[in-house]
Amino acid sequence: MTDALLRLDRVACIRGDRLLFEGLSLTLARGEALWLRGPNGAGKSSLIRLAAGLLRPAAGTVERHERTALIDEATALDAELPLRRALDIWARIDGIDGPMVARAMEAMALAPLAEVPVAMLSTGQRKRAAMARVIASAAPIWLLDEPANGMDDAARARLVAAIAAHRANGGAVLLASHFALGIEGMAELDLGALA
Ligand SMILES: Nc1ncnc2c1ncn2[C@@H]1O[C@H](COP(=O)(O)OP(=O)(O)OP(=O)(O)O)[C@@H](O)[C@H]1O
Repeated sequence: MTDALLRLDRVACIRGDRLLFEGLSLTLARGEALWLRGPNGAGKSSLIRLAAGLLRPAAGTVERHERTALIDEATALDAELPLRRALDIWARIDGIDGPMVARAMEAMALAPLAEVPVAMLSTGQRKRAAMARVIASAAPIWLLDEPANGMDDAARARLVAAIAAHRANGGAVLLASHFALGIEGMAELDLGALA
């Protein structure tokens, strides 16, 4: 019996014809967070995509024991729709009720932007919206690729609080970031050191 939500075992990743890393193993259990760090091109985004099942490992295995929610450079919200409706659509797809969406919007201070079309949101507001979608999804495994990019200090603080609450509820977080973000009790994996 294992409480691992996500497990990568001796994974290798090749992009184009370049081997980014090999023999990489990691486990994320309930309540845990792992910070993926490393220079540009080290493979942080690639590892997040492997964990999400969007990339296939060249060797090794990836096991997900729960649902995942992903934030990456694409917002994945319908640009034409007002923010609240765009989030509601994803909530329906995820089988989530309306109050969860309202709470997620509250967590990222998005209520005043509910009627603004996604396309008109600023960079930081769009990141907050993407984060609200992750929160509303109620997925136990959060895969966050540079979630704080473009966020101001207040939004970053909300992001950090959301991650803490998620972990306290038994969720796990895999975070690719150039910054530590001040998250307590987070393990680190330096992909630059594997190159
Ligand atoms: N679709 C692709 N096809 C081929 N090579 C790719 C592809 N996507 C990324 N790469 C290459 O894989 C390597 C790792 O990219 P990745 O985006 O995972 O790095 P990263 O650590 O997230 O970088 P950054 O800090 O710049 O976000 C880079 O050399 C990149 O050019």
